[in-house]
Amino acid sequence: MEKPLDYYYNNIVSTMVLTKACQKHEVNRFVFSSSATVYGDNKAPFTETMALSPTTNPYGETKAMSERILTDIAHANPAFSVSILRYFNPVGAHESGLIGEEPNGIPNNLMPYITQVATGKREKLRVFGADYPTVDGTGVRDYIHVVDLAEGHVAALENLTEGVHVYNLGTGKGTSVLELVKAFEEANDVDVPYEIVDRRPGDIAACYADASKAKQELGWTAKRDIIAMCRDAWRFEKNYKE
Ligand SMILES: O=c1ccn([C@@H]2O[C@H](COP(=O)(O)OP(=O)(O)O[C@H]3O[C@H](CO)[C@@H](O)[C@H](O)[C@H]3O)[C@@H](O)[C@H]2O)c(=O)[nH]1
Repeated sequence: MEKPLDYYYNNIVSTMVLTKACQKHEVNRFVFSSSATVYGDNKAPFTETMALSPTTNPYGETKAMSERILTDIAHANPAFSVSILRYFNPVGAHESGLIGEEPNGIPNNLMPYITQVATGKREKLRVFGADYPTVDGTGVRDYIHVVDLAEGHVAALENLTEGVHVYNLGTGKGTSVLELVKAFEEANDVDVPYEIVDRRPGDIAACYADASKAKQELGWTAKRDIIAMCRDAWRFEKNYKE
């Protein structure tokens, strides 16, 4: 479902309010949840040093602006340290099956849509485009287990030194929409019917990380594979419904 523009621009307001509060209370260590979407329509794999292309959606623009605000604050105030974490595509749920995502209304993102098709709540998945220059024509993304992502934050905080640091939090592996559907079916022994429809505006063909900087500087890498992501997403979905 389309969200109004001011929904996204609240991201910038939050960044400004939070950084102001941090400065007032002399909190000088900041970890920022950014997004791979700041890379725009660059060619994957995305590295932290590459120039950012214009973003392809308003959400991405607010993340890019927030990164600039934090960088300026750090330059103006040498005591302020910030770790900017560029998330790739977080999916899955906590292994306990107790913490996961339950989007309001029709899910925008692929994994929650797949889980709802698998339960029968939605009839079939609509695959947005099969004519991209990718392995099977469908969009390729770097899916990362949410628990790996959480561990990346702990590593970033523990290793935070002065200045501005930017890290990709991804696995470095690309998975197409149809590959994810197949992995989900195999991991959980369920069917996920789908149909191919037109491309979704604002989507790019392929987005995956060069994840080497986080490994070198933070000692962090994503450990959980695509099967674990599918299994944990499904466990939460079933628990949540029961
Ligand atoms: O019903 C659906 C939903 C998605 N897709 C495709 O699945 C892929 C992944 O889409 P989605 O799960 O919506 O993620 P992205 O559009 O890649 O965006 C996610 O990943 C970005 C980082 O790369 C974040 O900034 C965003 O917040 C987050 O939603 C894309 O190729 C989509 O075209 C479908 O085919 N059908």
